[in-house]
Amino acid sequence: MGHTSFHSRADRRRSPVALIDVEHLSFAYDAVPVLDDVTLSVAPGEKLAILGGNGSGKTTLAQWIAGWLPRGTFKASQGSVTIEGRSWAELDAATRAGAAQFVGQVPMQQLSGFAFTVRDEIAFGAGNLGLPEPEIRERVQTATAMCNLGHLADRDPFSLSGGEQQRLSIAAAMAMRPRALVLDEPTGNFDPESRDALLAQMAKLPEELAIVWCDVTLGAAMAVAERFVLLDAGRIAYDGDATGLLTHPRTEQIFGLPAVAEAALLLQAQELWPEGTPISADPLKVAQVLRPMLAAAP
Ligand SMILES: Nc1ncnc2c1ncn2[C@@H]1O[C@H](COP(=O)(O)OP(=O)(O)OP(=O)(O)O)[C@@H](O)[C@H]1O
Repeated sequence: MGHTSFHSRADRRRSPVALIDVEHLSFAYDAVPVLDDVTLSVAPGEKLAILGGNGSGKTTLAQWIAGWLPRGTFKASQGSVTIEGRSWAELDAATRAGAAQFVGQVPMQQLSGFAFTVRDEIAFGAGNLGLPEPEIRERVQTATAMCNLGHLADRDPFSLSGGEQQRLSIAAAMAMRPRALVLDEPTGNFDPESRDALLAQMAKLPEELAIVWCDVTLGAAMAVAERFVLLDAGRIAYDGDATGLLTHPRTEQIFGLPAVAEAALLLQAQELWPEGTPISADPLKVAQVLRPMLAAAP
């Protein structure tokens, strides 16, 4: 799969103080319950994946983590979300922007509409923070390089393809230098080459930046994250390492055995899969899935 891995960082010392704390959060859109008693904390610099099927509540949880919903009209029916112990509602807009940035699935919705070029779009949010010009320029340069947008810097943001706009949204969020970057299916409309390019860039992000990567597929998340949360009908079904995720029965049901087997093979190639651990309780099914995959391997 050609992924870059963060797993080598898994033993990095973590601050005992959480950056973002979600405690017993339950939430409903009108009468439809979406999150059910979710407790989860994100440490500074932690690389966390939130995985689950369509409608499991990933986007909603990601927005709560990034402080989006408390700004709207919706209220939690139970529980709280705090950043360094403070409620999002207590923080002013600039502090919130510096704490966490959310990049959604529809990149065009995130363009400011005020920038004529990609370069200006990346500078827009950072400019709103009132930073000195040289600092803005430096941030724009770094984010542009990181998201491989140099050749598009003079283009009209609205003329970019979907995948390019997604990279632009990520660059604009990074230029805000948040402590947490919350990405909702960031490679959803990427071709494999763009996906691997973004994953390679992700590996170069500052260690202290927390990443929350939400996805409906396993592959990219396996390359980025060191901790995996499985969301199932608004509840946390699993929270732990990659091996535990891939051997969890709901993972196989939600993502399918071929995806689980592929992810396990990836970990095995990195010597991160514990020897003798079966990926599924059903060895016959595993043999059926793995035989053609192994035969196709170079
Ligand atoms: N604004 C809204 N009003 C009413 N219901 C909503 C709203 N947004 C989401 N929902 C519902 O909440 C549930 C969870 O949606 P959410 O977008 O959080 O899931 P998801 O796991 O991100 O899904 P996907 O993988 O399809 O993006 C779904 O049943 C969805 O229909």
